[in-house]
Amino acid sequence: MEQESKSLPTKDNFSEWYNELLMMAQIMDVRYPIKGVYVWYPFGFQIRKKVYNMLRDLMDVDHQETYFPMLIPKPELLKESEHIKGFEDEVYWVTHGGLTELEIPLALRPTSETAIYPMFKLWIRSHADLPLKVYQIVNTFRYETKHTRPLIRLREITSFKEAHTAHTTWEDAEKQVFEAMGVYSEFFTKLAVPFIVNKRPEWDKFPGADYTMAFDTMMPDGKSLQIGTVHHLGTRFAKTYEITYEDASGEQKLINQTCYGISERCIAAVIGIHGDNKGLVLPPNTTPTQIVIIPIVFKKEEETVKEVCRKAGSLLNDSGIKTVIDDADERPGAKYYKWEMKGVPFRIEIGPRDIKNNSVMLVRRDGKKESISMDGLSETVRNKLMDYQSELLETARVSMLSRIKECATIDEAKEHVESGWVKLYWCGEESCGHALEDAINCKLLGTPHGMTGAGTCPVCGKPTDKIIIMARSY
Ligand SMILES: Nc1ncnc2c1ncn2[C@@H]1O[C@H](COS(=O)(=O)NC(=O)[C@@H](N)CS)[C@@H](O)[C@H]1O
Ligand SMILES: [Zn+2]
Repeated sequence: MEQESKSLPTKDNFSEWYNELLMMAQIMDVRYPIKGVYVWYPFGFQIRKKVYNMLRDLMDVDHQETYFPMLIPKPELLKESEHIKGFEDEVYWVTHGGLTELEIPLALRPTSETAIYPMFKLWIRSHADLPLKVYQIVNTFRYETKHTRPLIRLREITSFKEAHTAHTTWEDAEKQVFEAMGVYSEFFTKLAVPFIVNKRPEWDKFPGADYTMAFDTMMPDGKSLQIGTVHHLGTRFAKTYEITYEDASGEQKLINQTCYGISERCIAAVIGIHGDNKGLVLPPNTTPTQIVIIPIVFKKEEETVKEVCRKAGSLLNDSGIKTVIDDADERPGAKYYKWEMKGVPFRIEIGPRDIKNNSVMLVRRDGKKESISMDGLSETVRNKLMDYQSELLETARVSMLSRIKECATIDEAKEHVESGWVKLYWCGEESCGHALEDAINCKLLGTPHGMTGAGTCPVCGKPTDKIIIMARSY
């Protein structure tokens, strides 16, 4: 798949840079003829596979993977009034089977509560069946009316990991909420993506939930991206779908539930946060190619150099370091450009001088260059990869935190929200919350988990310990 050789815009024009990079690095092809629906290039799909294998490994510790139908009968979807209020203008409908009009229109799942919970009713009988923890990684459909964007806001969400759990008590479900937050923290840390967990305000929680904990990260343009959410559903869906279990004393009790979701936005975060003006910068955990070996050949010693490159390549691959050798008949500079665009963490240059010194030249994606010995090559390279992985996370975390500013007045907040996140105090009154959103023209992301302070609400002046984060958001 040849790309016309366009040049990548600089990253300070984030939106242009992001869109162009997805095409030039062959992540997602945006030319599919339906708005908000995109095609994974094979290279992008390899990254998705690495990322979602990490997510599966984390979920498989104590969840069972499963699969529920994409089609949901209209009466089931409409059952939960709160839930449907949140989704009715986003649902795609199937109305025909061939030429036959369907008696009951079928929804394409926007998320799967209304497909799964009628089955939970059949599966759950007694407390011995609880806790039940299932998840699926599927496509879901939402007729998004806001600006669609590949990996960020799709109408077909191609990589929707949704977990759904059932518990005996509200407290047990709350314990699951915190466990899910732990799994998400571990996952985003493996992606070198920093985040703040914000408890969403009442008016912005998941439709039908008791409360929503959201994982927000900061994109380079200062906007927040919600990269994951954990919802405590209480007994609302259990009441609607009459899902009860027989407790130890033989009484019928409503189950308590949670659900939590992650989509391909996690990949948008990796690309957006770490990329630079040369292209992708992929953390070692997320890339199909961790090392590319480039032979520096001069006519007379071509064979020797290629032999040493092959040896180094198999050494690294045998020790689990994903390595390719680029021995195409092309000048090294063109190769550097190509692999930097693909975000490969390190390249190894091997030429006659390196062979004489029994060393190789290790060049990190950010340009850091050092000659390392061939002896113990795998060990050295593995450590360099791990150092790089943690440096990428640390740099991104420091950058994000440095752009969150505590503001004392609305004017100060209005000024700062153009380039970062605003930290303010809030009395907790919905009217004050909306007044702040209107005055600063951004979203109230919520109260950061575990953070309190002492201040006054800028709208009503009431003293409060409730801190909030506000930001322009995707
Ligand atoms: N249109 C979209 N495109 C890409 N990702 C999306 C889109 N809509 C939501 N997401 C992502 O999917 C996550 C889960 O979606 S959600 O509505 O918050 N929660 C649920 O659907 C619950 N059933 C948990 S699985 C969100 O946190 C967000 O990161
Ligand atoms: Zn107030």
